[in-house]
Amino acid sequence: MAPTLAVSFNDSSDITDFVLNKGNGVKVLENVKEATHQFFRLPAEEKRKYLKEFSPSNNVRFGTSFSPEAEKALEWKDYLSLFYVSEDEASAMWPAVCKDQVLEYMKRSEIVIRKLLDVLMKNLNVTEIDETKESLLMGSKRTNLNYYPICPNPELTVGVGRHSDVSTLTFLLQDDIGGLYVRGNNDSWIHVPPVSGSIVINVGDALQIMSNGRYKSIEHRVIANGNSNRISVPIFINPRPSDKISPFPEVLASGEKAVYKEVLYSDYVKHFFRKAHDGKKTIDLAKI
Ligand SMILES: O=C(O)CCC(=O)C(=O)O
Ligand SMILES: [Fe+2]
Repeated sequence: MAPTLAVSFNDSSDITDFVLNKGNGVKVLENVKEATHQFFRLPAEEKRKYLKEFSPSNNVRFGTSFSPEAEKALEWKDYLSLFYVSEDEASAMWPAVCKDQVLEYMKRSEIVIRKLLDVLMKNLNVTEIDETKESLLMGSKRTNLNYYPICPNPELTVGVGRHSDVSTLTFLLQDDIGGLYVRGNNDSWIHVPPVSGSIVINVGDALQIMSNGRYKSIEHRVIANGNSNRISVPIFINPRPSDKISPFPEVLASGEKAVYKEVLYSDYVKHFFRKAHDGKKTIDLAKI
């Protein structure tokens, strides 16, 4: 499948509400971008409270780069990662400067994600998203606030190295700086230009596995920038950590051979974080 997918919606009112400000959608995007700046503007000692060794919750993590222990060179990025457990947990544990804005942004994204997954599943002969499928497709969510500071030597490093996300889908908001690239044909990289009021949706590895490779996760990267700070706010829509993921029976019903075996999702994620970013190699873990 091509990196971009054209889908038509029968009833797209929820989408246009989000995208076209009818339901105040653009404001929600602006608010979460501003909240991201607010968080990264906090004094260093405030942000440090959320470092792995100090954070009051496993679900709130401030850090630098991707997998520092595994990397030869660090990526030029700081992040705050927020794993969603419940509204109450988020209210108690997430930093006050951004929790309301992130919760509202997540709530709005859900409408779009559900519609999109409905269409994507129908195309795989999955006619109903029951409770089990709902868990597999969107049972857990993680929102990252990414901050890419100005880099004095952008040619010597990267913002984020080339990788695909381990999600089902990633709902990604970027600011107006630019620098995100997706993999095109013949080893080319295609710039994803910032479009005000819009979001980018990426297919992740979990969906590639569950669709038996009919939907392919998109390899992407972010370059470092010598002139401007940049922010982005991805929501990773994931299976639950305890879910076992494998190609859906509906996809294999007509005799198609499974390309991927069953993997425990938390094992898959651990495998991803054990190594530095390196293209789409993570998915080899699930290959038969
Ligand atoms: O900053 C971006 O546009 C993309 C970030 C990204 O790929 C990620 O956080 O996985
Ligand atoms: Fe990514």
